[in-house]
Amino acid sequence: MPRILIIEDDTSFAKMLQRFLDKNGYEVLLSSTGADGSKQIKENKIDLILTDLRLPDLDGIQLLTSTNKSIPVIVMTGYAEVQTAVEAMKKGAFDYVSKPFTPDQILATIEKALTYKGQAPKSDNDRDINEFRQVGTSKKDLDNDRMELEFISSASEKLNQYISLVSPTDMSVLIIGKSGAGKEVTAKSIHNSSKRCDKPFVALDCGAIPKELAASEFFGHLKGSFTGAVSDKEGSFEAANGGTLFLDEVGNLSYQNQIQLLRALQERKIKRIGSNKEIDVDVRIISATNEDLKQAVSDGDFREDLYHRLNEFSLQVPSLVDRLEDLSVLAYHFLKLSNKKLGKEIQDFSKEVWEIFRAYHWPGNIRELQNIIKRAVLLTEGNEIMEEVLPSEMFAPAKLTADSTNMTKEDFEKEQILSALKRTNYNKSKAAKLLHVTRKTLYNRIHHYNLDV
Ligand SMILES: Nc1ncnc2c1ncn2[C@@H]1O[C@H](COP(=O)(O)OP(=O)(O)OP(=O)(O)O)[C@@H](O)[C@H]1O
Repeated sequence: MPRILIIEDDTSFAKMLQRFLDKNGYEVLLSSTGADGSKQIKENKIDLILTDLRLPDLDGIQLLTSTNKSIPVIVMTGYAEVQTAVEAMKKGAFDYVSKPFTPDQILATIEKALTYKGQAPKSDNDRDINEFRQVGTSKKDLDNDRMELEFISSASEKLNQYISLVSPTDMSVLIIGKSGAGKEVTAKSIHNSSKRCDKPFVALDCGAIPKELAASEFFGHLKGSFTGAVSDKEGSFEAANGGTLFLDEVGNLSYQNQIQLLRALQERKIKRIGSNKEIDVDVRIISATNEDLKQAVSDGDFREDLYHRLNEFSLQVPSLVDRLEDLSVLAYHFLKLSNKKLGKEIQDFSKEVWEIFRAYHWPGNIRELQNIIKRAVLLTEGNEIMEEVLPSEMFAPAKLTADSTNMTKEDFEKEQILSALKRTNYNKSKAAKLLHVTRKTLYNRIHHYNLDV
């Protein structure tokens, strides 16, 4: 297990970092002064040093010049100290991270530093076991590459808690979330951790079925029961019997189909179209929606009784922008999958790509990330994914151009500058890059608007 020495005089911050790194497979020693840090370096085998730039007795740069050059050093800085951090890198620091940083930023930097030294804590194989651990028991999951990853954001931790809470019950679950955020993956996790996991999981996209065919999709039909019924067909309720039926985009069901569904749920019996025979069905229903179903109920578009039947428990799947700490776990996962699918061996993403990823608003959520990485893998010749292979819309939101809202151009530009600065933890070089302007232009505009940053 690689050993990291954290030299940081803010002890509560250091302890928090220690707990986080400890959870991620590192042994961590703490020092609150440069003198104690130097002593620990002499007395212990240290694989990596993470040091604050400003220490009570000496600064990170002095420490760098006096330590063993084979130990990689990552310097932690305040955003106003970038210049000094660059100096630290010239003196041999491996990299610097500006505070406040996100857990995935520091983890990625540490992993990179250790990889360069050939001491990465996790080989790709270990990753299969740890980060890409599959928790479901269904073999189908493996086939689909839909594995549960080890996420670190509090939003996904909360989601996982809810999943573990509701899975063992037979409650119907309504999953709410934006398109591509992972509603079906969540439904599958619930199924896989439930006592029905050995029985089928059947997904039905209610948004895609024409309303005339919905009843046949739900309940099946007998040959000849309507034009086009050329053979007997089993419906989704029967196919999912004993297991879970996932109704995606449930808000799109017509009023007539809502009544049919409600009846089946109340009676726990169905009849194939054209048949009088009743079939008992034992199905757990998980449904998903990306619209406000409550509003649809108020507007009279969705039956209230069905809404309550489906919503014995509801879960919100966070959008990707609300769980950006998970970005690197997901990105490496999709890199690995895309490499496998496209026969490539791309190792990483460039620093600029990470910056763009972190600043982007991800309207298509995890699905968009997956698609962008697949496309980038296809277009990349070298070892690393560079910003040139990212689609142009990823750069557009930050450009200094007024949009069609009624904001003045000046207001808009000011807003864009502030937002870019916020996204980059007030690092002006990074913000300038994001805005596609030079640092000098950014400084001029900050001065022009008299921004206090
Ligand atoms: N936790 C996750 N781990 C790995 N991949 C994921 C995860 N969540 C989502 N994905 C991937 O992202 C894509 C979108 O996920 P999913 O189909 O579950 O989203 P959705 O919210 O149901 O989308 P839609 O609203 O369009 O039906 C899928 O390819 C899925 O494999």
